[in-house]
Amino acid sequence: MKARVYSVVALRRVSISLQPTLSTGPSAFLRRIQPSRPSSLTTPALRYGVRSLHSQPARRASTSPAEASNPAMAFPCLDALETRSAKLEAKSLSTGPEPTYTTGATEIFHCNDPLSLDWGGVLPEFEIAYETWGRVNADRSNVILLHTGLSASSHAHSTESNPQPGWWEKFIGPGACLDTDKYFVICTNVIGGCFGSTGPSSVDPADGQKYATRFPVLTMEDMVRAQFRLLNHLGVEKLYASVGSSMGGMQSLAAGVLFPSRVSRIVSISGCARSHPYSIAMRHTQRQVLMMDPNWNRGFYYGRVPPHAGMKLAREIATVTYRSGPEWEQRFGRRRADPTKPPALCPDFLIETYLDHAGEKFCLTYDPNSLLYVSKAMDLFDLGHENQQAAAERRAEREQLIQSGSSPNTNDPYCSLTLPELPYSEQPGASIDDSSTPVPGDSRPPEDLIMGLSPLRDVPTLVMGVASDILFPAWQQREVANALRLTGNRNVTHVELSEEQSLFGHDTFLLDLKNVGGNIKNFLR
Ligand SMILES: CC(=O)SCCNC(=O)CCNC(=O)[C@H](O)C(C)(C)COP(=O)(O)OP(=O)(O)OC[C@H]1O[C@@H](n2cnc3c(N)ncnc32)[C@H](O)[C@@H]1OP(=O)(O)O
Repeated sequence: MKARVYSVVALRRVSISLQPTLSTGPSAFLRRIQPSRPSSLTTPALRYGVRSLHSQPARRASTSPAEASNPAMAFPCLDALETRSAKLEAKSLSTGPEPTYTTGATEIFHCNDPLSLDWGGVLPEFEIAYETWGRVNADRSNVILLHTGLSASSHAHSTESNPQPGWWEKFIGPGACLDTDKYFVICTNVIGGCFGSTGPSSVDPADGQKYATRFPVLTMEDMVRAQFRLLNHLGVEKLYASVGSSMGGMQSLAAGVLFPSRVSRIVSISGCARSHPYSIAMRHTQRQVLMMDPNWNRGFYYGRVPPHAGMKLAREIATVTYRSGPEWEQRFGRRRADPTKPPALCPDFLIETYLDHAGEKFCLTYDPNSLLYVSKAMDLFDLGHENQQAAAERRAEREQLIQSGSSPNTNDPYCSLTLPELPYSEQPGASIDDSSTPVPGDSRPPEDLIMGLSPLRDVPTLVMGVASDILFPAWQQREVANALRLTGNRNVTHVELSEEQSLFGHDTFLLDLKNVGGNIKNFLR
């Protein structure tokens, strides 16, 4: 792996300033743009708790007749958040603050048939944004459905109408691993997303208002069912392959389980067949910091300042899970952005400014509610038989209700889960015994999972994992491969990239053309 070194000079864009900002900082800025308002009550910047907590000591330092023992600290990272809030607030007075979430022109499929969802919700109609590359052949047998990760759009590769490079630019094209001389590649934005497909920022046709958190809980399977409606519309009966990485790797497997006769091959990279507690924990913390941003406003922030601070923090946490410690050891080590300055509580080490930058880049480019819904759908993912059975029963019950003419009451808040009154107590057998507990993925997968994956017994499958991935650890792909083999599937290819091959962790699928791309190409031919 090529180690990269980022110099302090390259960090100028992060604009770290250790100078006190009392006179020219955002508080002055806020005063300038809103002279007549009692700003501590009305601006979201000031409603966000950090403002008052951190600005207080600085003000005291400048007004108190007695000298403080030490000077007040500056907090340029908080100043930056406040400045952004103020700018968004000012903009809201004219055009509305919410950014437009788009990565450019796409095709749109509008489906008028309602989509019933696994957890009882319904989309009376929906749209899917999609893009395509290559040419479909006469019998439509060369179609590859490419599934995205959590926050990606359908723009996997540049198109004539959108020449911007896509998120898998080098993996798609003539002669590339998804070879557009041979295959017709379709990529969609998932439902629940915000790049053209129906999601929480879309309008509910029932009342003309944005769904916000009236959007129903989604599953991976719901997203895949919506994609297959698109395939029906395009006249594609059977896919040459279903391909995806990360969340896309989950969807790729789900497509095969839901529609085994319509999928000829599966590629699942850095995915899994069921989310494990560590990954749920990491997504939970992201959702929590986002929901704790008062601008989130229980999801009803459209037309107001979006929860950009929560989004930034959520992305920083996510980035911690997307890469690897060893990569950062090589890339940043213990270096600080500016070692000539004293340490700061705002981003200071290069790893901190890196995370800060990742959060900055993302926080206004993706709809916060989409993040919550899609991330929750990842947590709920479980291709085990029991879970599939339970979903099927819920769907059948709902269907029966609809058939009988009694409409399910959609006005009851159905996400009313509260913590049980009795505190949690450890379950018998849940304690860890180091000497006898087998490494997950190396032991026999649970029977429930083998049974759940049994629809894939005749579908050739490539399962790829990366040893440095902490979010979808390599044992999860071993588990998928083992479970598939135990269903009787004799055509399972399992590849695990070692730490020598990639230290990029979960993001390897975006970066490693040689190993990831090479293995996909070999498998698909
Ligand atoms: C869970 C799922 O389903 S999918 C999850 C998939 N992963 C993601 O969504 C994360 C997406 N990752 C990215 O977007 C990455 O940018 C990639 C993979 C496209 C490219 O990765 P890399 O080439 O290694 O670049 P990376 O983003 O790590 O670093 C480069 C950027 O960080 C900046 N940077 C690097 N080091 C530092 C530092 N110490 N301080 C501040 N900024 C820094 C660079 O200036 C550059 O900025 P730019 O992107 O604005 O030009």
